[in-house]
Amino acid sequence: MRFHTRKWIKPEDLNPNGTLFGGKLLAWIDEECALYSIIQLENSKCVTKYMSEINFQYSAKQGDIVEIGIEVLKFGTTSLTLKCEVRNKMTRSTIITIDKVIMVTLDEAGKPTPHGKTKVEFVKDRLQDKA
Ligand SMILES: CC(=O)SCCNC(=O)CCNC(=O)[C@H](O)C(C)(C)COP(=O)(O)OP(=O)(O)OC[C@H]1O[C@@H](n2cnc3c(N)ncnc32)[C@H](O)[C@@H]1OP(=O)(O)O
Repeated sequence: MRFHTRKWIKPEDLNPNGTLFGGKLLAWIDEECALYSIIQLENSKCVTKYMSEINFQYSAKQGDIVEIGIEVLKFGTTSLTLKCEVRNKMTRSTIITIDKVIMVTLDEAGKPTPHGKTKVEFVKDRLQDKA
């Protein structure tokens, strides 16, 4: 799994219990999965179709640095199946895992459309291929 984005837990991210608000974390994960899919599938219309069981394992507190990791499980025809983990950057404690996130590429009419991708690509390689 590759860990991409880092987040710094600020006062506005906390719940009344003084720890990281779960809804905030889910919003970060959803955005991360969407961005990852848009870049991988080269389609700006990627939506979240499905998220499997969400397991909050550990909390985070103000001042903690967390990082969001994504792994591709499967390239489908119109979908991309991802696995996600968020962990504490310094202690490596797992905060949350989501075993399956299904993202779907849409056409202009908002219908699922084949993305034509079969493997993970890196933007730097695409740019080299074009040069
Ligand atoms: C980033 C964001 O926050 S986006 C905002 C939140 N998301 C949304 O608003 C999406 C709302 N949902 C929709 O618009 C529709 O459900 C759509 C367009 C995404 C999908 O429409 P559907 O008619 O269900 O599509 P369809 O049945 O063709 O499935 C599309 C793909 O998703 C997969 N899929 C659909 N449901 C599931 C599921 N429950 N579990 C696993 N895969 C699924 C299908 O297998 C298919 O993949 P494939 O083409 O790779 O084989």
